[in-house]
Amino acid sequence: MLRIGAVSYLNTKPLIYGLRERLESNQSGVCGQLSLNLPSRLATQLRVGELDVALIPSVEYFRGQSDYQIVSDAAIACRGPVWSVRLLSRVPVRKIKRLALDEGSRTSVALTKVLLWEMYALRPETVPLTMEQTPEAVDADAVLVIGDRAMHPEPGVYSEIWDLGDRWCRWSELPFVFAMWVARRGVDIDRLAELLQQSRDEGVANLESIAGQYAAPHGLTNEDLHHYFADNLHYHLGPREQSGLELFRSRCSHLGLIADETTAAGAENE
Ligand SMILES: C=C(O[C@@H]1C=C(C(=O)O)C=C[C@H]1O)C(=O)O
Repeated sequence: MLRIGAVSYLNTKPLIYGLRERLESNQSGVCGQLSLNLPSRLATQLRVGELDVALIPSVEYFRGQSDYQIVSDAAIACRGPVWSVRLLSRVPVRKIKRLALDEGSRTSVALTKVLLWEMYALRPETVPLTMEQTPEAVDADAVLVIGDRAMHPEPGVYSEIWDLGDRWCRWSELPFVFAMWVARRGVDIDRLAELLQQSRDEGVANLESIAGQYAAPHGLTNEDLHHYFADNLHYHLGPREQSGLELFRSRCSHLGLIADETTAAGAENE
């Protein structure tokens, strides 16, 4: 029985379309159990062996690469504005001194550090934004927030709001890859790859019905959620996404974000 973990946010619904049923019915010869969690927690669970396969933040793949294998070309990426990964700043971005970082994130934490360094040579002091805190409640000049809670920032509070997908794509002229399906080495991924690809392909073919199912409970219109799935997010790890991933790796490595920050459970609030 494979233990498989996926991101609990809306962005992942098209990737796991019908996946739980397929795993439980054992139709494809892959027997597994699907659980949902925050990206940072999935990274820790995969690292410590509580999961065999997980949709983990791309920076965590860099950190654990010798123990990991990419399972599928299904991924969470963007080729422009992503909507759900934002830097909310109370001051002009170049003046940020204290930055709060969403504890659900690992990749967007690294992406924020990379962009602030590359664009303004900034290395602000960092503090965590816990899942219980609102971005407005935290004592910081700016807040990185990801996932469903990043979609509707409080109006009138911030002087600058960056969509980090958009900023990366404009800066690099390449797509950005947030998360990938990764397995621990030694896990048999042959038939799993096919299953994940099939779930993604069917999810992408049914975006309207997925949007219809999840929009209202998240305070979104069907149109907005469909737009998010269809236009903001990109679910294929193609050659341009691979190039974006390699550039991100090299910029992270340059800042010491790969070797120095191993994925011990305590790194969650890095
Ligand atoms: C686009 C997103 O991508 C995500 C961001 C991640 C991160 O910052 O570590 C990891 C997985 C994805 O859920 C999002 O959360 O909104």
